[in-house]
Order: sequence, then structure tokens, then C-alpha cells
Amino acid sequence: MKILVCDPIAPKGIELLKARPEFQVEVLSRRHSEEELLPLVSDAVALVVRSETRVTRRVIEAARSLRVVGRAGVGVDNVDVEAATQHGVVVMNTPGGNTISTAELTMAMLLALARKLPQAHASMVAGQWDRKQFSGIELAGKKLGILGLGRIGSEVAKRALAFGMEVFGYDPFLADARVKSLGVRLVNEVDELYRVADFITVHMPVTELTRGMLNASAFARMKPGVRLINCARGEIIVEEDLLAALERGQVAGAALDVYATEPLPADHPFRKHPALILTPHLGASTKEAQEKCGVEVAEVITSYLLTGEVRNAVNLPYLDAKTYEQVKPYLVLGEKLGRLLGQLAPEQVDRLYITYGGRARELPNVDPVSRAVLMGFLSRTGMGTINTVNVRSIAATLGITVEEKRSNEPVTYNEWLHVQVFQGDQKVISAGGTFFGSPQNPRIVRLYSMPVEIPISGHILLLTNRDRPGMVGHIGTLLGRHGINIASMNLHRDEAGGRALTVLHLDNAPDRSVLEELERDPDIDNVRLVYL
Ligand SMILES: NC(=O)C1=CN([C@@H]2O[C@H](COP(=O)(O)OP(=O)(O)OC[C@H]3O[C@@H](n4cnc5c(N)ncnc54)[C@H](O)[C@@H]3O)[C@@H](O)[C@H]2O)C=CC1
Ligand SMILES: O=C(O)CCC(=O)C(=O)O
Repeated sequence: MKILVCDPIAPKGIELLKARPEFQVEVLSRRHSEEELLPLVSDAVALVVRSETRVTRRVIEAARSLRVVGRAGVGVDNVDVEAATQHGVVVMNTPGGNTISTAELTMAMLLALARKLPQAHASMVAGQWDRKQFSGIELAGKKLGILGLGRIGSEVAKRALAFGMEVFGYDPFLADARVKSLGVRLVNEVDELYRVADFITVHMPVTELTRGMLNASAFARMKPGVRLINCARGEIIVEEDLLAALERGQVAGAALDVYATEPLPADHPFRKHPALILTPHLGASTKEAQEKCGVEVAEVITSYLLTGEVRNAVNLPYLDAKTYEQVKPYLVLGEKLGRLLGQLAPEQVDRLYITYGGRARELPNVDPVSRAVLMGFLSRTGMGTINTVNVRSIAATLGITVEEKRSNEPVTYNEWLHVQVFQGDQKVISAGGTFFGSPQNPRIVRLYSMPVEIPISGHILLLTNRDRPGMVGHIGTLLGRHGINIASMNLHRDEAGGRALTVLHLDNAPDRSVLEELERDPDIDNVRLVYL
């Protein structure tokens, strides 16, 4: 079996691969373009990469024998994971192996920014002795804002606290308890962090929500003179906007390890800017990190190719055909219940409690269904790389625990899937679903412990209202006036004249202004639009 090592990984990792008589290991001595890779991958069973080689759809399609792509590192944005999944290729990474090294580089960047070390060094090399120009600031007592408190962000937090910094964190998907134990002040709105932070460091993946997040508007909302560090991914910062903010002095300096285009072009304006400190994507470039990642990637690839064991996979669900047929309807229902709750639940939650009742308790394997619930729930994070294989570990990283129960308690429906969401001991929301007539017809039938009937696709408008005559007509007329057609409507009230939960299935999505108009009615509140 041919294993093509496309980027340099630790010799120990290569030795481990070479020690297997089943493998022919070929190591490329330099980075290859897509075009150059095509003939080389045609008979490869495994590709090993760091962040340099791009494993594109064309590369995957040209590699007809490919079974696994091993990424010695965290980010898999250089691998077309969707194409890999479509072609049955497992993508595995080594999360954790380079956490400490990247956190330490971030600390080095913080200190270098505060004391202008590279600039002072360059002036010494140029024969100068300029003490005045390189006067700096202390870290102690300063406020550090961390965007993304995962593995690396948390390690940075610990180190910054030891330096006497006050640490603020923004990570809307992380459970509060995990952050409290770190000693970080978690903010709900990123602006709270922007307003106070003297330094801001980025430790998020590139997602729909984070791509371009640090743009002109974000810089304008930051404390004037803020200093930035990016050891995560270049696409998170809009580079022209950063240059403009540096020119205006809104951003006093930045230390960057990653760029929108890598390698950074030789004539890129960043290279000449005096307030920038630049490194060529060195976060993981230490002996220790490379050894950990190199050995781990060799181990996971070996286990997969020789025994079929899947570890650290970022894609590829794994179910035999019979079990898949049995759980399939529940996968759809579970994903939609999760998606509904994800859109209605508050940002920081600690626990999902999933109950399998009625015939659902007899499912041969509830794990894939729970994963589907989690996938739906976490779709709110915008992380495109979440899938059934990695969703539990992502939830764990976010501090969300999942409990499952096969319940014998009598239920109203033949099949019953119920999900409760908790913040600490407090249940914040719950929803339950079943099938009407056949497994092809899933329905959400319980929300906030109230009976409802929600179809599982399309635009759903939810609101609570005072139960008074004319309310249904009023809502219908208001939506009609804005060209919104109601496909179905469902009402539940606690008592005549009390509060009612109204659920409308709409043919098209109303604008924000329509929702605001509904909200202005004193008898209507909690107006929420969700998309399933
Ligand atoms: N410079 C380098 O050489 C290295 C760069 N990295 C990059 O660093 C980043 C972080 O890596 P890890 O800490 O290992 O990942 P992680 O998955 O442990 O942590 C990422 C955190 O970002 C949070 N997040 C996601 N979307 C967010 C949003 N919209 N707003 C705020 N927070 C959000 C997640 O909830 C999670 O807690 C990744 O992009 C990775 O590729 C990682 C290793 C080396
Ligand atoms: O392998 C490298 O040097 C890059 C590491 C990285 O960016 C990652 O693990 O996400």
C-alpha cells in the first residue's frame, strides 16, 4: 500500500510507517502544486499532510485507491473534506498535539508586541542604539480578549493569567462552567470584549461565522490602540481592513502567524509595515509538537489501514446497512429536533438529555440518533466540519455533555424522541417528536412541554400571545399584508384567556420588520423565526 507523505512530518512518524512491511512510504521533499500531485497520488492509499499541501477535489478524484488523508495538525481547511466524504475517504487529524506549541507562540507574540522585540532587534542589527523608540508596555494589569476558548485559547488564558493579565473570552458555544474554572470572564456579546481589550488574540476555526469576522467594522468597535494576534487562520482577518486600521492608529500593532494566502506573497504590503510582527505559520513548528503530531498521524493511519479502526476522524459516519435502515427515520427527526432547539436555546448550555421512549427504546443503536440530535443542535455554531463522527468530541470540547435514556415510561405516541436542554440544573427548553402514520412522516409534537404539531422543514414562526378573540385573524392579516402565506397554524393555550403558544408554518420567510411589527403588539411576545 502506497503512503505519500506530502509535507514534512517528524522522522519518528515516518519511521513508524516505514516499519510496516505492508506500506511503501514515499516522502516528497518539497511542496507540490495540485497539477504536480495528480500523477503521484494515482496509486496512493494514504496521503499525509500538514497545512501546506492542498488536498483538493481533483487530487482526491485522481487518487483512485485513496482510503485516508492524515493531517498532522488541527485545521483541515487544506483538505476538501466534503469531496473526501463523497469518495469514502476518511480524513483524520491530530487535535491536541500542537496545542501547547501554538499557545506558547501566542505568548511570544504578546510579549514581542508589548516590547517591540523584532523591531528593536532589527535596529540593533542595523547598527543603531535607540532606546527611546522601543519603549513598550507591561502585560500585567492589561486586558486580554480571547476569541475562541478551545484547546489553544484555554492554554493561552492560563498563561496570560499567570502574567497578571485580566482575561476576557468570547466563545458563544462553550459551557459557562468550563470557562469559570479557567478564571476567564466570558462575555455574551463580542462587543463587550472589543470595548475593553488591550490585546485580542484569535483562536477560532474558519467557519461561516468567523471568516472575515475581524473587519473594518470590528476594528472600529475595538478600543483605540488595541494590539492583535492571529495564530489561528488568516481568513478570519480582512487583511486590507487591518492595514487601514493600522494606518489610522485604531490598531497599534499586530502579530500574525497565518495569512489569507500562504505562503504570504513576497510583495504583500504586510511585509513592509513597521507595526506588524510576522512569522511564517510557525504555531506548530516545534520539535515536540511535530513529534506528537507526526507519531499520532502515523498511528491513526496505520490502525485504520490495517485494522479498520477509525480514530480522530473528521468525517465519515460508520453504520452497517441493516442498522442504518432501522435508525434512518430517527436520524432525520433527531437532526430536526436538535436544529429547532439549537435555534431557540440560549447560547451557553451544559447538557442535552435525550429520551428514547415507546418503540424508539428498542432501536439497536441509539448512538447515531444522539449524534444526529447533536449535529442539528450544533449547526448553530456554523462550524462546517461537524459531522456524525466528530460531533461528540466537539460537543465535549464545548463543555456540553449528552445523556441518553431508553425509557420504559408510558408515552402518548408509539415512537417518542424527546430532547431536553439544560443550563446547570435548570431545564431551558425541550422538544419531542414522533412519526405520523409512517416513519417517512416525522413531526415535532411537543415544545416547551406543550403539545404542538410542527412539520420538520421550512420556516416556522413561533410566538406567545394572550388568548383573546380575533388574535388568529390579526396575525394572519398582518402576515398576509406582507405577502407571507401561512401553510399551517397550530395553537396551544394553558387556559381560556391565558397565554397561548402559536406555531405557524410559513411558505416564505418574513423580514425582520414583520417580526418587529408583531412584537409591537402588547398581547404578543417571544416572536421567534426558525428554519428547519
Ligand atoms: N498557527 C498554527 O500553526 C496553528 C493554528 N491552529 C488553528 O488554531 C485554531 C484553534 O485551534 P484549537 O484551539 O485546537 O481548536 P478548538 O476546536 O479546540 O477550539 C476552537 C474554539 O473556537 C470556538 N469558536 C468556533 N466558532 C466561534 C465563533 N464564531 N466565535 C467564537 N468562538 C468560536 C469553538 O467553540 C472552540 O471552543 C484553529 O483554527 C486551528 O486550525 C491550530 C494549531 C496550530
Ligand atoms: O502543521 C502545521 O505546521 C500547521 C498547523 C496548523 O495550522 C493546525 O494544526 O491547524
